[in-house]
Amino acid sequence: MQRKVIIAGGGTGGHIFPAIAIANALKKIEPDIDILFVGALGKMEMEKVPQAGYPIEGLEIAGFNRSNMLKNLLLPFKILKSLGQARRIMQRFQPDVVVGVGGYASFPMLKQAQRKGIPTLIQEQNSFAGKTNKLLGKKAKKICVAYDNMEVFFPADKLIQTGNPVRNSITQSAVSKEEALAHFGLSKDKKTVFVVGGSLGAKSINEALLPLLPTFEGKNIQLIWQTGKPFYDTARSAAAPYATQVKVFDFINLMDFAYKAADVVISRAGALAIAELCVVKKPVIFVPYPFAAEDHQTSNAMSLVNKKAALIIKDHETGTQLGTTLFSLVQNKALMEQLEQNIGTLGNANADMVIAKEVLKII
Ligand SMILES: CC(=O)N[C@H]1[C@@H](OP(=O)(O)OP(=O)(O)OC[C@H]2O[C@@H](n3ccc(=O)[nH]c3=O)[C@H](O)[C@@H]2O)O[C@H](CO)[C@@H](O)[C@@H]1O
Repeated sequence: MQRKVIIAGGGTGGHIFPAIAIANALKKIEPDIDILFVGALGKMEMEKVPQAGYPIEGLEIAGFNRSNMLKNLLLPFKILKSLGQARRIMQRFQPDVVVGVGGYASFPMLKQAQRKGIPTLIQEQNSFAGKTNKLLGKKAKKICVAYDNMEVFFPADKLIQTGNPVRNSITQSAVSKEEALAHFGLSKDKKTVFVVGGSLGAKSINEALLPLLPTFEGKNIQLIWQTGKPFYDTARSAAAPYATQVKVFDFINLMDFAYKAADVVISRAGALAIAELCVVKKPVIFVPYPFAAEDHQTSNAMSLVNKKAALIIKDHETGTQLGTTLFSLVQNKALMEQLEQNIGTLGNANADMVIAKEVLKII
């Protein structure tokens, strides 16, 4: 009989892309499996999931707004409404299992599944679990995690350390460095730096790059610069005089090409960025986003820095330190090799399959 799976969650790439990786792995094991995604209306998953070839339904749900308290007045009503929507989706689709990847839509879907006694599995990407996942974890059948010591947040007997699932396009990329450079219109005779500020872009990194742009040519450096949407126009205008060696994007769809082209990466320290960098084995300078819950990006990054597998710059020091750290790294071949070697020992390219098998086991 055809089995049915709902994958719920999203909000940012760090939840959406692991969800897609799990879906692809489920399809690989069971090609006729029926998978439905459930996301939040207006969020990135409503675009990225259909692009990956899966149907998605959107709930009217939003997160707690820390910067505008007025917006939270409607939150209880939105949660109630989304619980109703989730119930109707469950009735219509009749899933055998519901997988939660975190982010807005996870809560109503998993809550309704647990009320109905349908098995649920949580995939927690971070070293710190948020309130909702902790709550849902009590009734989940399995919780797949990527970091040690997660029994602080979840019942120990439900935990499985699987690592974070990385997309096949990255783990099995067949593109060569030459092809990747050609794709971006870049030279093979320069050092290529790939700057990525998580799925939404990083303001502090973007601002720190502006004064450095005129210096890159003299240092034989070229740049693939992912800015996020809000900074895109500013970056495009600032980079216009250096268009040969600075390529600007609001979002990069072919991440495997960008990783392959790079000699060095400057990145936020989101859990999926880290999982991917360990698989592609690149020297990286992390600039953790300091306002993520419990500052988890700094703990994520420090777990690599402590193993001499990455460098780190604090967000508020980016303006003064990004240039000096980057320029000294690209000139230090021994350090580049050491970082590359050490980060390469931390990669886990088959977490997607391990998680998919756990999903099928609990049906
Ligand atoms: C500000 C914040 O709270 N961020 C959280 C969010 O980050 P965010 O969504 O930025 O997550 P990650 O860095 O973990 O992952 C980004 C994902 O988007 C992809 N990507 C990124 C840029 C791009 O141009 N193209 C592209 O495809 C990456 O390949 C990766 O798969 O979720 C992560 C996983 O729960 C958390 O660890 C982060 O702390």
